[in-house]
Amino acid sequence: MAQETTRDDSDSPSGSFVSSIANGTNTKKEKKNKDKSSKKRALSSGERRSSVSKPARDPSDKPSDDSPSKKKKRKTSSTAAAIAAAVPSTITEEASSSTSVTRSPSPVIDFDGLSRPSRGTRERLEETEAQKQERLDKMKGAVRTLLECLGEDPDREGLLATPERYAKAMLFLTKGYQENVRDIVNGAIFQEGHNEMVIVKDIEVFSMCEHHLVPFTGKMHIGYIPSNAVIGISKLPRIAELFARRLQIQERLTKEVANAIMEILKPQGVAVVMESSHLCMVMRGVEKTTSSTITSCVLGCFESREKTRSEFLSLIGVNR
Ligand SMILES: Nc1nc2c(ncn2[C@@H]2O[C@H](COP(=O)(O)OP(=O)(O)OP(=O)(O)O)[C@@H](O)[C@H]2O)c(=O)[nH]1
Ligand SMILES: [Zn+2]
Repeated sequence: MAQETTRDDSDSPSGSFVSSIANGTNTKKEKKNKDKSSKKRALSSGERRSSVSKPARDPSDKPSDDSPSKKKKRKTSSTAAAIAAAVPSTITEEASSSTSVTRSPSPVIDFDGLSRPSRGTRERLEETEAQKQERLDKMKGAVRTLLECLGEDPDREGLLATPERYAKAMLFLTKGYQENVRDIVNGAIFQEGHNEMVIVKDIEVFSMCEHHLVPFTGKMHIGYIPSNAVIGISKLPRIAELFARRLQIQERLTKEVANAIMEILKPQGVAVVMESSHLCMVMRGVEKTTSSTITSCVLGCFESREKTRSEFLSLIGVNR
C-alpha cells in the first residue's frame, strides 16, 4: 500500500540539488561522470552491460547536519549523479513518444528496456512458435537426463510428464528475462508536483538463486521521494517482479530494482529493502530453517540523509 508522510523541508535536499543533476548542469564532477558514461555508451550494440556494480552507499555517509554551510557542500550520491547525469533519454520519454528506441547507458536498463543479462533472452523474446517448441524439447531432454542421473526411471507413470512440466516451470520462473521495463511502466508516470515519501511495502517476491537454481522468497519494501513525477503504484511491484523472475542473488536483485526506479523516474531518491529466506540455506547446506537475509539499497537523498533513511526504515517497520 502506498504510504505518504509529510516532509519537513529542512530534511529533504533542495530541489536545485536534484534539478541541476537531472538537467545535467555541468559541475566539474558531473562533467567527469558524463565523460565516463559517454565512454560507456560506446559499447557495441549487441553487447550488454553487466549488472550494477557501483557501491550503493556513499562511503562518506554522515549523520544529517542542517547547518547552512554543510547544506551547500552536501555530497551528491555518486551512483544517482552518474545515472542522472548520464541518461539523456529516460524510459518515460521513450514510453510516451513513439520515436525509435534510443540507448540509455544505464547499468540496469538496456537500450531496449531488457536488462542484464540478455545474451540469450532476445532470442527467447523474439522466437517463433517453432523455435519455442524446439527450446522446450531441448529442455525436456535435459530434464530427462537429470532424472536418469538421479537414479530415477523417467518412464514411470509419475515422471512421464515431469520433463515438460519442469521445463515450462523454469521458463515461467525466469520470465523476467523476457519482460521489458518500458512495457511494465506502460507510461504510468504522472507529473504531480509531489515531493512526499511514497512507500509500497510488503511486496511478495519469488526469485531463483543462481547458484543452486532453488527459490528464495520474501518481501520487498520500496520507497521513493519524487522530484515531481509519481509512478503508478502497481508499477513498483511489477518492476520488482521483473527483476525477481530471473536467476538472481538477493543483493543484486535489490540494487537492480532501486536503480531501475532511479533511472525511470529520476526521483530525489529511492530506497529498497528486501528480507527473504533462501531454500538453498534451509533445505540443504547450512540447513538453518529460521534464518532470513535482509539486503538494502539506498540512492539519492536516502543515501545522503540519515533522517530520510531512518524515516523510511521506521515506516516499513524495520527500525523497530
Ligand atoms: N501513484 C499512484 N498510482 C496509482 C494510484 N491509484 C492507482 N494508481 C496506479 O495507476 C496506474 C495506472 O497504470 P496503467 O498501466 O494505465 O493501468 P493498468 O494497466 O490497470 O495497470 P496495472 O494496475 O499495473 O495492471 C497503475 O499503476 C495503478 O496502480 C495512486 O493513488 N497513486
Ligand atoms: Zn543458493
